Amino acid sequence: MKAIEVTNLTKYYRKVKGIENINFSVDEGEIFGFIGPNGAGKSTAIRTLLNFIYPTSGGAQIFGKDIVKETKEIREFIGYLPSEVHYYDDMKVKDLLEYSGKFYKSFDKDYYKKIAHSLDLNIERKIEDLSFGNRKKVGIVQALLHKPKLLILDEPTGGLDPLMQQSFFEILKEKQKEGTTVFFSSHYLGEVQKMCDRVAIIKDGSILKVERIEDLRSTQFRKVYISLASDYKQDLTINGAMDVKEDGEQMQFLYNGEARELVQQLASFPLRDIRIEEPSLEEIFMHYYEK
Ligand SMILES: Nc1ncnc2c1ncn2[C@@H]1O[C@H](COP(=O)(O)OP(=O)(O)OP(=O)(O)O)[C@@H](O)[C@H]1O
Repeated sequence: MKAIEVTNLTKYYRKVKGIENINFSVDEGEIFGFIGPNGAGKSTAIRTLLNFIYPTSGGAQIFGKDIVKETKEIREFIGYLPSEVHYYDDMKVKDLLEYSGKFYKSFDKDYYKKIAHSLDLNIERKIEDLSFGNRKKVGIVQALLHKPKLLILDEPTGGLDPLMQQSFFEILKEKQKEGTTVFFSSHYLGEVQKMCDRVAIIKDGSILKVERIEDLRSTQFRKVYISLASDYKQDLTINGAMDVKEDGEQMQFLYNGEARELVQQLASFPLRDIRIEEPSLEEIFMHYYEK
């Protein structure tokens, strides 16, 4: 059974498109990234999965259960971290977390204290005295305290300093070892690259691609830098070159195709220097976004 199975999921806010006909599935136990620029539809997809808003058409199942009809059952085994967390400021962290925990059968006080401790969160403090980053940590503990088998995280690391991000990622990896499935949205490519097994790239409400992180890195994309002899004044066109940038005698581009063909084309130009690198994921993604 899939942890998440999304079929032709569509959400319009009256006439405004949120997401349209999106399809993907997440395997049990995987860490799945959902990446796209602002306004791409990430939060819309997540809020639909959680049944905070209704699909306009299409649907989805979470561990075989329908997101609209069986939302109560689904809530028991999902942990959710919203992109922004709001709390009653007057409460102590401890009281808030214990109150939230009571809604779940599997709540265990020692367990939530352990997570809070690993994130260096003082549960005796009042929420109003916490920094943004510490409030985020409260949200993280809240999402984890009932040992959910699926974690849905909407831009989870915003506001966390790099060390905290590190401990947060360690917790996620630990959870994955225990069999938890993690679905998280982000527009930070670095963290997706570090954490995820697979990633769906979303833009303008549609999924552009679902790929294994490894495969994304090993696509035939190459980043090519060349410098030409200074007396070379003709225009230079290379078949298969994308995102071409020229600066005097220097030129750089992304190349997607056969290495042999690239070398054959380049052989006819007066090259002074050449460097071929693997592009960063960022560059590969930018290419998808620009399409
Ligand atoms: N409540 C709403 N009413 C009307 N339009 C909305 C609403 N929520 C989102 N939208 C629109 O739906 C589209 C997708 O937005 P969404 O918030 O899902 O994107 P996102 O990828 O989560 O972006 P971000 O990274 O900025 O949170 C955008 O065009 C947005 O303006």
